[in-house]
Amino acid sequence: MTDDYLVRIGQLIRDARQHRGWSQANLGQALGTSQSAVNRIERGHQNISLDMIARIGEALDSEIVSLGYSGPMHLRVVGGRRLSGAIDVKTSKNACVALLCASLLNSGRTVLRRVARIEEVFRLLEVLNSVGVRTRWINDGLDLEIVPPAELDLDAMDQEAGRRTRSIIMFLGPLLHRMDRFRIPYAGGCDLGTRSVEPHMQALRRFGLSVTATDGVYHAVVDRSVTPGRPITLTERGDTVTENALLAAARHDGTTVIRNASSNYMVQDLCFFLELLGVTVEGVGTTTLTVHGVPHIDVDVDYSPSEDPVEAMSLLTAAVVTGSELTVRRVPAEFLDIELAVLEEMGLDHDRSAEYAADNGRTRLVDLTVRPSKLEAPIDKIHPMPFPGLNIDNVPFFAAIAASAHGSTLIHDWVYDNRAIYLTDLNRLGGRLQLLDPHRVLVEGPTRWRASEMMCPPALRPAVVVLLAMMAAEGTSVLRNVYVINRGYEDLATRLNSVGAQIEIFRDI
Ligand SMILES: CC(=O)N[C@H]1[C@@H](OP(=O)(O)OP(=O)(O)OC[C@H]2O[C@@H](n3ccc(=O)[nH]c3=O)[C@H](O)[C@@H]2O)O[C@H](CO)[C@@H](O)[C@@H]1O
Ligand SMILES: C=C(OP(=O)(O)O)C(=O)O
Repeated sequence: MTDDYLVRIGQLIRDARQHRGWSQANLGQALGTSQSAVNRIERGHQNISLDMIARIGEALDSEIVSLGYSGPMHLRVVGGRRLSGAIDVKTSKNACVALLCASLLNSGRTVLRRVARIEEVFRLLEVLNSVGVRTRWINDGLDLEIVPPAELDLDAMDQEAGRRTRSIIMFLGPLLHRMDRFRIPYAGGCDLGTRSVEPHMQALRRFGLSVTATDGVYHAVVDRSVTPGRPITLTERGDTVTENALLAAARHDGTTVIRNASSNYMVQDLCFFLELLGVTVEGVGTTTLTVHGVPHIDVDVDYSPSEDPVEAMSLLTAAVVTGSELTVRRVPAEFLDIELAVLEEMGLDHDRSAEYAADNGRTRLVDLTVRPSKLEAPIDKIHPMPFPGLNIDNVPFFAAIAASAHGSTLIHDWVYDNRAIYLTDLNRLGGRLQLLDPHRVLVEGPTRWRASEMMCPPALRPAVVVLLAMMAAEGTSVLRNVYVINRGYEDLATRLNSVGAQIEIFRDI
C-alpha cells in the first residue's frame, strides 16, 4: 500500500474510534496491542494488513473498508456549485413507517401511494415479508401493495432487519389484537443516545399488554380482561408513542381517549389512514384524540401519505448554504411554520405559492422559492418543541444555516443526548461550532466552508447537514458510509444533482 493510503486508512480508523468514544488505549486493548501501535496506525506510519483492518472494523463495529459492490456507499462531493431549478419533496419516512405498521391492523389489501424508497422502509418490508406479509411495489415501483396473511409467523421474523429500525416498536399496538403472546426485537434507529420505550409500555399496559425485555427481545403477553376505561394520559408527547396508542385503540371495541397526544405530521397521516379503515378519530391536530375503534378491519384501502417536512427543511437548507435560488415544491408548510418564521427573521428572501392539497386531500402544501440572502443570526436560541413547535428533526439544519449567517446562534437540542454533539463534525469543514454541553452548541458565522474527507456521523440529520456543508465547500469532499442518510432520504445525491449539485456515489475497492 502507498503511504497516502496508509494515512487515509489511519484517518478512517481514528474517525471510527472517536465515534465509538474510545481512546487509542481502549482500541489497543481490544486488539491486544499497545496505544502507541494504534497511534502509529492512525498517523499512517505503520504497514497494516487487510486482516488487521478487518479486526479493527470488528472491534469498532464499523466497516472501515469493504470489498465488493454490496459494501458501504460513499459520496464524493464537488462543492461550491450553485443549485437552480426546482425539486420535489417526497413522502415522509416517519408517516410511511407508521402506515406500514398500521397495515397489520387490516385483513384487507392496503395500497400506499408514492412511498419513499428508503432503507428504513426496506427494513420494515423485510420484517413484514419474513412474518408472511406479501408486499410488492406496483405502478412502476411508485406505490406499495401490502396483503397480510391470515396468520402471522412471528417466529420467522427477520430479527436483524427489525433491530436496525426503531419503528419496529410500532408492531406492539397492532399485534396485541392478533395474538396473546409474541416477541419482537428491541427497537434500533439512529444512535442518538438513550431513547426510552417506557412511555409506549405505559400506554399499552392499558390495553392489557405487559412486556419483559431479555436478550435483545421484548416478550409481550396480552391480558384481554384489561381495557383502557378512563382516558390514557401519555407521560411524553412523543410521536411513535402516540401512534402506538392509536394503533392499539383502533381495534379496541370501544372508545379510547388519548391525552397529551402528539399532533405532529406523521400522527395526522396515521389518523387519516385509520379513518379510511373505518376507525373514527376525533381531535386530529390536537393533543386529545378520541378513537372509536372497530374490532375487525377487513377493507381494501388506498392512501397517499403526505410530504416530509424534514426533507423539505433539508432541501431549503441546501439552497441557503450554497447561496442558491431554488424552488422546493410540495412543502408541507403547516409543519414548517416556526422554521419559516425564524428564517424570515434571519432575513431569508423567499416566496411562497398559494396553498394546494396533498394527495391525501388533507395536508396543505406550498412551493417555496428561496433566493440568496444575507442572513443574520437569530436573537433568540433555536430550540425544538413538540408540534406545533419547531420540529425536533429540523434543529440540526439550523446549525448549517446559522453557520451561514452573520453572528452567533445558540442551538439547544434538549431532546437527544448525542445529536448536538455530532453537529461539531461541521468544524472539520471549517465551521466554528462550540459544544457548550451535550445539548447546547454555539455557532459562529459566517463560515468559509472547506472540503474534507470524513465518516458519516451515525445520526441521520447531522449526516445530511455535513453533506450540505460539503456542497457549500469549494473543492472535493468525501463522505463515507452514508447508510444512515439512505435510511431517510430516497436517492438524495441523484436528486440534488438534478438541480446542479455534483455528487458521485462510489464504493470501496
Ligand atoms: C419514526 C418516527 O416517527 N421517528 C420520530 C419520532 O421518534 P420517537 O417517537 O421514537 O421519538 P422518541 O420517543 O425517541 O422521543 C424523542 C425524544 O424526545 C423526548 N421527549 C419527547 C416528547 C416529550 O414530550 N418529552 C420528551 O422528553 C424523549 O424522551 C426522547 O428522548 O419522534 C422524534 C422526535 O420528534 C423524531 O426525532 C423521530 O424522527
Ligand atoms: C431520529 C430520526 O429517526 P428515527 O426515529 O427513525 O431514528 C429522524 O428521522 O431524524
